[in-house]
Amino acid sequence: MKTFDETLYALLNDVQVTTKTETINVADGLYRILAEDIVSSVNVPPHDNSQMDGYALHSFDLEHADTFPVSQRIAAGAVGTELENGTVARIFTGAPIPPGANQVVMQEDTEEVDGQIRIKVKANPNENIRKKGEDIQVGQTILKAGTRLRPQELGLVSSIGIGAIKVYQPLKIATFTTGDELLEPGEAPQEGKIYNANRYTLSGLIPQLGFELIDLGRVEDTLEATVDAIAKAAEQADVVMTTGGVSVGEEDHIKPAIEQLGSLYTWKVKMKPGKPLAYGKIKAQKGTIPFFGLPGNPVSAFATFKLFARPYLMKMQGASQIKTNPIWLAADFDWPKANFRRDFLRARITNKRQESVIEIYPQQGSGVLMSASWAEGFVVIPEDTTIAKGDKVAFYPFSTFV
Ligand SMILES: Nc1nc2c(c(=O)[nH]1)N[C@H]1C(S)=C(S)[C@@H](COP(=O)(O)OP(=O)(O)OC[C@H]3O[C@@H](n4cnc5c(N)ncnc54)[C@H](O)[C@@H]3O)O[C@H]1N2
Ligand code: MOO
Repeated sequence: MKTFDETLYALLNDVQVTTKTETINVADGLYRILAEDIVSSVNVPPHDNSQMDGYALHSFDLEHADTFPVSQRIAAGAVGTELENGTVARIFTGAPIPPGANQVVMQEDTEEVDGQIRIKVKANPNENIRKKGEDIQVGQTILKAGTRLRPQELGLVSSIGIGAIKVYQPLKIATFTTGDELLEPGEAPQEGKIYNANRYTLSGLIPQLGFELIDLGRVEDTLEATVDAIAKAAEQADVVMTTGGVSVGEEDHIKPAIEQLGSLYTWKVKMKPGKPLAYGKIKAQKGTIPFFGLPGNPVSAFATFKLFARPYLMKMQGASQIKTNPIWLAADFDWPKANFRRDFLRARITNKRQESVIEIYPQQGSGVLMSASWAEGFVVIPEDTTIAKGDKVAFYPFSTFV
């Protein structure tokens, strides 16, 4: 059996990063991966500007007087003129500081006296002034190729005036579910059958990462139909993914089909859930296409997607940041039985007496999908380890796998 780390390492080493790019509007860029560095040709802000609504003046004048006439008015978007000695400029938040002023007094610290402005509370030089280039400077690389664009990155790119960006084309991922026991939701229940859950979990997991889902449903359970369907899927997709049929039973056509179309490796990974995992390469006209065979148990399929397929696909999509960091918190549970497989327990954070602790779902079976729905992440119990209440454990929020 391979360890979790060996398996992930082997998979990530085998990734071929996509080269297909496209240029899109920034507004369409959410969760896409940048295919170019973004370098600024402007300063942000472009000029020293006021942080407050108030009055711009020079601190020198405050040494001689505290009441001044208003010599000009500068709104945001306008440009002032050189400030006359012994006067103030009415100024608004975001408006450029006029030459000759070196501070802004906010209007709450002033009062009007006979048409002039009295400064009640003195500001210091540079106070209430946002400096030119304080955020971004000309020539600065603000984002590197490989960055996944979150809302704040869309704003950041726009803040330097860039309207179109080069990103990687979303990977197309074709999926099947296998198993004669499966009914689709909406169908009448039947003796011996269960409803297909994995198809719908994948229909969320794949688009959630920004990939294009090609849902091929279920394939007739013969070798010919399976070979045919996978071969066709490989021509239209960048990756083919299935769930089920990767353990040792004979009722399965996925393995011989992939072997016929390319090569297949099946691994037993020292982890729970998700021991069996299949990975392979399918020969297509355009080249070889990766294949993932996730285990059929619904929690195992969910976990192996998050823990193996996600980093693989994100790397393939061009993302540079694929590692997730845990939060270390005290366990609010005991885990008295050591397992030689690494456990990924479904868990969530709860607050006890102003301290955050980790609780786990009481049933941790690979078929208990309620555990994944109840949970907010995985807590990782290393191989051959027991946990007592109060021990620090590593918690990986599901949200960090997005
Ligand atoms: N002799 C052995 N048997 C099993 C082993 C083993 O090492 N030796 N490993 C077990 C482990 S661990 C897992 S996980 C499963 C994985 O099995 P498969 O990937 O072959 O999956 P199936 O047998 O097709 O299904 C397992 C289980 O999940 C249900 N299932 C399948 N697809 C779906 C779906 N789309 N939606 C909902 N539920 C699904 C299926 O009915 C089975 O109950 O193998 C163990 N066995
Ligand atoms: O991988 Mo299996 O998930 O241990 O049931």
